[in-house]
Amino acid sequence: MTRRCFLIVNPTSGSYSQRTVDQIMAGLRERGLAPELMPTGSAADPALFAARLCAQHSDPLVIVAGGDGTVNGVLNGLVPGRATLGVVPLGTANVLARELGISSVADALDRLARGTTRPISVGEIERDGEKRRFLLMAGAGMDGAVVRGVRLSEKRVIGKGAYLLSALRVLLSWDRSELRVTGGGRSLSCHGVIVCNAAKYGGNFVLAPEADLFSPGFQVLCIEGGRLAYLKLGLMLLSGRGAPPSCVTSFAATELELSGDKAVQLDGDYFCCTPLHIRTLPELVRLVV
Ligand SMILES: Nc1ncnc2c1ncn2[C@@H]1O[C@H](COP(=O)(O)OP(=O)(O)OP(=O)(O)O)[C@@H](O)[C@H]1O
Repeated sequence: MTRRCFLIVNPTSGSYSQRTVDQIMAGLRERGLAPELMPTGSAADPALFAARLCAQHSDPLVIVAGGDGTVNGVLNGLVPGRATLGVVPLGTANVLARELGISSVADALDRLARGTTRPISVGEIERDGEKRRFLLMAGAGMDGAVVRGVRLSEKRVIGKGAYLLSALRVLLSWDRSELRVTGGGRSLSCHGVIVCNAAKYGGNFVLAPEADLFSPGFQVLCIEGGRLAYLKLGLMLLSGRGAPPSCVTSFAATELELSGDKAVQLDGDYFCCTPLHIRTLPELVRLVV
């Protein structure tokens, strides 16, 4: 029997093309699935579509053809325990796909056809009563500021290079303020923090080898110091060498309080500024792996 599924497509994702979407639809059909195409028309649609699917169907298979930002949107619309999530990488960085080891669109389709799933734990931010989930990471400090400063016009033309340009602007107008991170039995002051729910970051770079999508809790990286600290962290990522520099304090936590006034990015999209509260939500939905 063919299984019905829903393909939420972001036409503004980094590697979107109508031809690829046609191939994905055909590939799903060839593999015995019956896809329904749902192109988004705005940044609010991924969450709205996911919520609607959970309300109308029992355990819908919701497939995202897009990047990590669209997956994040869908994740925020899903009703806990009431859907299965799948991903076909069509974004710019595609960190989730890299985390799962998905090597191509065809590989993603084969996995969807196999249908092996595992429950994933996600993070949830709360600020002023507003809640938002994240799947991969929440960053407050330099990376939040860089993501906030990315100009869409630059991203359309140079893709990932837009992050580099934004990073240069952030480095030139450096914010020296600190934030306090409290959780996991610690309380420390630092310039920035990256709360990792997955090991990879910014592409195929391993930032938090102990973080695991499939178990509750985070690996928390607190960055102490100024621009040099981030340079060292960047070099560690680029060189692929595991040990974090001494300016980074790493620990495990399931709940955190962040103070200060720092830009926050969730799964690569700007969300808000600190202060805020973060907690883990164990086994929120099942993910096709
Ligand atoms: N139709 C749309 N118009 C404008 N923005 C959209 C639309 N659909 C989704 N979005 C938003 O676009 C943002 C970026 O999309 P997405 O993550 O898919 O691509 P990307 O940024 O190229 O990839 P990655 O996040 O992997 O680097 C997300 O925040 C998503 O919610």
